[in-house]
This record gives sequence, structure tokens and C-alpha cells, in this order.
Amino acid sequence: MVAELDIMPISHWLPNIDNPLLIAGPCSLETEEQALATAHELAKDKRVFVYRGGIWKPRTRPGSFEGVGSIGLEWMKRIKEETGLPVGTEVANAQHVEECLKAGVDVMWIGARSTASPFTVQEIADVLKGTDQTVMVKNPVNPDVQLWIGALERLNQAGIKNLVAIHRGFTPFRESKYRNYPSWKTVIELKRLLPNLPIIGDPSHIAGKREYLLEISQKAFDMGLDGLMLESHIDPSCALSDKAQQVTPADLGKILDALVIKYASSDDPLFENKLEELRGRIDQIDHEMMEILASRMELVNQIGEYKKQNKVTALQINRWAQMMDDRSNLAAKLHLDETFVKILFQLIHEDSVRQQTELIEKK
Ligand SMILES: O=C(O)C(=O)C[C@]1(C(=O)O)C=C[C@@H](O)C=C1
Repeated sequence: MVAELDIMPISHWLPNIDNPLLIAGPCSLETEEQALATAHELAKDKRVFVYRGGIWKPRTRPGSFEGVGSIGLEWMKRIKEETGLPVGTEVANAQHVEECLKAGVDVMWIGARSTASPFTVQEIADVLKGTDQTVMVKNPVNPDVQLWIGALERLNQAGIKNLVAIHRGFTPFRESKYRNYPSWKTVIELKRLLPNLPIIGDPSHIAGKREYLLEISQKAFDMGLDGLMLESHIDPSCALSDKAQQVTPADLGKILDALVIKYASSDDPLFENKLEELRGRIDQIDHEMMEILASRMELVNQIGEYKKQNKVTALQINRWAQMMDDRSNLAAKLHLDETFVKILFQLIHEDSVRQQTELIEKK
């Protein structure tokens, strides 16, 4: 289902933006001194556009630091006054939103677990109705693009047009390099369905460890995302939450220096001409591949007819196993990614079996 959302570009609510949107600040506001010292350091870097700080922290298990609560909003007001930076925090229920609206918080975001709960999102949307608030929506914990869009739709139906999606990664099922694995294909699908929706990355939550921040941030720009949310703490070694993924404002500056910002297109005519020529060749190859696929399918259907006449099963597991070995070996020789080739042939084979079973079952 394609959603039609009325979404404003980031420049509508952040008119001075001249770079990708960078939101930075501590995972949690802990003390007024820590919150302000971090903000003053970050504000010196003109690439930072919004200050972030967690006030209400949804923790997986009880007993860990769950945020300072409403007092943090007073600190946010001081940060705004003293640095001039717009401020943002996570909201998880109607009361949080009401308090943030009163305190003049500029950006609110909905966390991954809340996005996964339509009642929670609706409750938040109902309080926001009639405001011109900026709201960011993190992906739900599982890669369900419709659930992510559903949350954005609920807010949009409440009149919220300053919307941004945040890719913070998905809960892994097993031991993995990153804390929350990125799913770029889910991001591509979201971009396809909602081309006007700004999307930013949250490398801190994807990484879980500061040493991976640069590679994930670069990947986010390579994928055409519109900005980043990065956690920065004046002294990460003392942080009360997510210590390992936070960096000092100085280290954040180094990450930003190392990043190559990418654009959707270039105004260099030489580049554009070359791109057009290469794309033409790709179109040609794709068309040839599809014709080859159609010829393959004709053979599969012929085999299907013989199988029907001779009462032989559509699925031939030994032949399939031999084919997979052969295609994997060829993939290695041709320097193609073996997993990619495996998935491709799995899809082709699945469709062959589907077509043959339909043909065999047809009266
Ligand atoms: O070899 C066959 O028996 C086929 O029908 C072809 C094919 C294929 O797509 O290559 C399809 C189904 C079988 O499970 C194995 C292979």
C-alpha cells in the first residue's frame, strides 16, 4: 500500500541548514553541568544543528538509569538560551509530549519500541494535533516498513508535517558485530514509498561501539541519507547509559572531518554524461537478462509438462543441490558475491517450482 504523506523538507523547520542535518548530544542528560558542558562544546562546531539529550530512557531491564525526568527540560531551556541550538528529546507517552510542548522542546522523537506500538504512537499523535512540531520516528525494532510508515501516517493525519525518519538499526537475533543491525534494503524501500521523507541515520545505536561510528556514518551518506544523529558526551567514561557508543565533542569533530558527504547528483556535465552512458548499457544488459530469464522459464514449463505426464515431482532436490554447488563455484570464479548468487538462484528456483506445481495441479 502506498502512503501519501504531506511532508515538509528539513529546511522548513531549520532554515539555516546548509549541510546534512547533524543532531548530537548525550545519550542521557545526567546533571545540569554535564548537559551544559556537552552543549557548549558541541555548539562550537557549526556542523551541529540540533542538540539531543535523553530525559526519559526506555531501558530493556529495570534497575538501570532511566533518565532524570522532567528536571531535564529545565536544563534543555538553558541550553537553548545559552547556545542558540534547537533541542530535542525522546517521548514515549502523552505526558512526555505535553511536558515537552510546555518547555518549548523543538524536536521530539519516537523510539524504536514505541514505533512498534500503534496505540502509543496514536496517543502521541493525539497530543500533537494542531501543533507545528517537528517529530522524528525511529524504525520499529523489527524491519517492518509498513509499521514504520504507519507511525508516520498517524502523525501526519494529526497535522504533523515536519517529519523525519531515523534508521537506528534492528534488533539482532544472534551475536552480531553491531548492536542493532542496519537494514539498508528497508531504508531503500522506505525511500521508494515516501520519496519526500527526510531520513537520517543513528550510527550510535546501530554501532553500540564508538569504533564503528565512522564506517556506519559514511555508509549512511553513501546511501543518500539526509543526516545523522550521533551521541556525544563530555566524558563518555562516566556516562550513566550507553557508555561504549558515545564520543567526546572533540572526537565527534574528528569523525565529521573524516566523512565524505555525498549528494544525490552532481552538476559536472562530464560526470552526468558518463553516468547516462553507463546507465544505458545497464538498461541493455538488464533487458537481455530478462529475455534470458523468460527463455529459462519456457524450459522450466516444458520440463513441467513432462513431469506431469510422467507423474514426477516438481521439486527435484538432488538436481537443485548440484545446481547450487555449480552456481556457487562459478560465482567464486567470476568474483561475484556467493551469498548474492545463492539468493538470486533461490528466487529463480522458487518461482520455477511454483510455476511447475501450478501447471501440474491444473486439470
Ligand atoms: O531440473 C528440473 O527438474 C527442473 O524442473 C528445473 C529446476 C530449475 O529451475 O532449474 C526446477 C525445479 C527443480 O527442483 C529443479 C530444477
